[in-house]
This record gives sequence, structure tokens and C-alpha cells, in this order.
Amino acid sequence: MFARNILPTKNFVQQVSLPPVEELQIATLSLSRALIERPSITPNDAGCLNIIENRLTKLGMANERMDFAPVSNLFSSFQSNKPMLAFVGHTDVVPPGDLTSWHTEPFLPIEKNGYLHGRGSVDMKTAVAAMVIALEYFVKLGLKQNVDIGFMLTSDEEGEAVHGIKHVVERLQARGQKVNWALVGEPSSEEKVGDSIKIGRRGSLTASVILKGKQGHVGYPSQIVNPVKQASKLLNKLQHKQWDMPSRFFPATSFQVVKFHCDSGAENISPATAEFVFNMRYSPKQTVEKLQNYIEKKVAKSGLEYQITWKVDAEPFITRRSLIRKVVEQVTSNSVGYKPKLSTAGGTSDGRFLAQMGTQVVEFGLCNKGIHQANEKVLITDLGLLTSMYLKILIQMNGLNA
Ligand SMILES: N[C@@H](CCC[C@H](NC(=O)CCC(=O)O)C(=O)O)C(=O)O
Ligand SMILES: [Zn+2]
Ligand SMILES: [Zn+2]
Repeated sequence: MFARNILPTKNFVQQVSLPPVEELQIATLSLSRALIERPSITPNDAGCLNIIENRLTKLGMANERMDFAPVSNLFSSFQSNKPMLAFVGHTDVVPPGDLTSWHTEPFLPIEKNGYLHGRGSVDMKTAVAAMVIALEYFVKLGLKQNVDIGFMLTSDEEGEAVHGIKHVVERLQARGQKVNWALVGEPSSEEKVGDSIKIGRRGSLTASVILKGKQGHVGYPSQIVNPVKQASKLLNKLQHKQWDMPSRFFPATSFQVVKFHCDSGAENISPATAEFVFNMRYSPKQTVEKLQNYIEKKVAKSGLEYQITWKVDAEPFITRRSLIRKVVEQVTSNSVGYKPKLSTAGGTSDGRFLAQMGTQVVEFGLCNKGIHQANEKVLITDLGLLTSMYLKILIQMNGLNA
């Protein structure tokens, strides 16, 4: 249980007669299936947002398409001029990859042994469906809406992520519109729904390095400079370096090589260049400048001519104390009996764009086992559970601001 002083004052959920979880599950499953059968490989939305837009319109929401071709974006709200709680998510999915690794068709939703199978079932069409169903039931309850409820959805989260939520946030900022709290539905849970929520994310930094040597006959080593020798020495150092230690909320900074290329075109010629790309997920103990300076010095030490190109994909962010976090913690512990771990592990998320506009961001969704893998699947019973928790969050957030 929580210490009393961090609990929101009242449990408003207790005062409401909630729909049966089974009913929520059936509705969420049906909408999830409709979304999964659309092959929305990033940045293609494949009609998912139209389905959602139609349902939100029926609830009396004002929908704005903020598309930026080929990306589709939807911003919806009740336009009540009250502080806003926004549900944030994406309809795009990563490509299925090697089809022979799949036991089912990626874009054919199949229910088998208690699981719903299909690309996007984990990440994150089911969570988008759960958000919509939770709001439909919340509206049906007829409670007073003390906060405006918004939806911010995109088809560009898995790809470049440049014309998706970032674009929507820029449009809202340009007209002075604020989002007070954001609930991102990325699959934050580990073993059981609600056992882990994300309260921030590490930064992401990518670099491409080209080391230039001297090509020549492999049988005359004194006449050649093989850049692979320097590249492997350098990578060995960078891959084994302890960049920093984990802190209370952040895992340590990590370094991963994602591409390595050298090819002279023949077996008896050493290559003229070695090229590699690495990605770092960095904690707030680092800065981009610090990492760049360190790595550039090490590359220069190779003694070879080189070229480095940097790309800052994401800055780290964290939401420390916030109402939305308290409410999510309260709802999970009251619903499933355990307090979620507060995490910042995993990839980056669109939460970073909202954090930049001062929004309090929390990510809470289904279990992330199998994310981006072949044979993606979720437990069907988890769908009802997640929807009921989203519904309780809506009830509690609206009560708290009465
Ligand atoms: N390429 C874009 C956006 C990449 C976002 C991606 N995020 C996830 O996979 C989320 C997974 C999770 O919930 O942990 C990533 O981290 O690469 C960019 O780099 O900006
Ligand atoms: Zn995702
Ligand atoms: Zn993803």
C-alpha cells in the first residue's frame, strides 16, 4: 500500500458503478481486431485513424486531422477549456520482418489459446482501442467532466517520428494550447499489467563514423593501412566502457553498434574505409556534448583520417511528482493489488515531445514481451483489465479536479 501522504484524497472510483470487465474486454477486442487487420506499416495509417475519429465524433469530440503527408495525425478534444488529460498513442507498426518466422498472418487478427495474435497487438493498437473504449464508457456513465479529455494519435512513431506527435505538439504550442497531463499507452508493463509504468525515457544519440585507411594487397601488409584494425580496437573500447552507473530511475547509458561495413570488393585487397553506425541511449548523467567530445577524441586517437556525423534523436526526460502518476499508481494498486515499478527503461517514446511543452507524462500499457518481434500477441483478458484501468483513471482524474 502507499504511504497516506502521497495518496490522492478520495477514491472516486468507489462511488461509481463500473461496467463488468468482460464487457470492456469484448468491446476492446473487437476494436483491436479492426485496427490490427489494417496493415499500417509506418508511416502508413491504413485507415486506422478514420475508425477512431468516427467513434470519437459520436462522443461529441471535435476532431482535427493534423496530417503531414505521408503521416496521419489526429487531435481530438471536447474543447471545454478545462485542464487537459490527453491519451497519446500511435497506429503505425513496425514491418513484420521475416514472414517465415510467423505462425499466423501478421495482419490477420487471430484468437488462439487466450491470446490475440497480430502485428501491433503489443505495440500498441490494443492500447489505442482500450483508450477509446474507456472513454466511450466514461461518457456513458454521464459523470461531470472536470478535465478536458484529448486524444493525440499518429502514424509516425515507429519511423522518423518527425511529422507525428512532434508536429501535433508544435501546432498546439503555436496556438497557445496546453496539455496538462499525458497518458501514453506504450506497453510499459513487464510480467503483469500495471507492474511497471514509465515516468521518463533516456535520450538517444546516433553517429555514423568513417575511418579512412590505405587499400592494398593483403600479402604486403607493410604497404597498407587496414582501417578495420583501428575500427575494431575503437569499438572494443567503446562497447566495454561503463559510461555511468544506473541511478534511481535511469538505467546506465548504453552503446550499441547497429551497422558495420567494409568491403574492398575482393578477397586479396584490404578495404580503404571502415564505416560503422552506433546508437547510444543516454541517461541525464550525460550530455550530448560530453559524449561527442569523448568519442571524437578516441576516434582522432586512431591516427586515421575520419568523418563523424551525429544525430540527436531524443533528449532524456522525467516526470517526477505529478497528479497523473499518483492516479495511475492508485488505480493499479487498487485494481491489481501491486504498486507499479517506476521505470525509464526501453526505447524513446513520443512522451518526449509532450515533456518539452511542460506536460506531466506517464506511460502505462500492456506487457511488452514480444515487442517488435515475430508472433506478437497479447493475453485477451489483459485487454479488459487495461480498459478498466484507463476508465478508472478517467474517473479519478475528473473527480480529483472537482
Ligand atoms: N526513430 C525515432 C523514434 C524511435 C522510437 C523507438 N521507440 C520504441 O521502440 C518504444 C519502445 C518502448 O516502449 O520502449 C526507439 O526507441 O527507437 C527516433 O529515433 O526519434
Ligand atoms: Zn510503440
Ligand atoms: Zn514500437
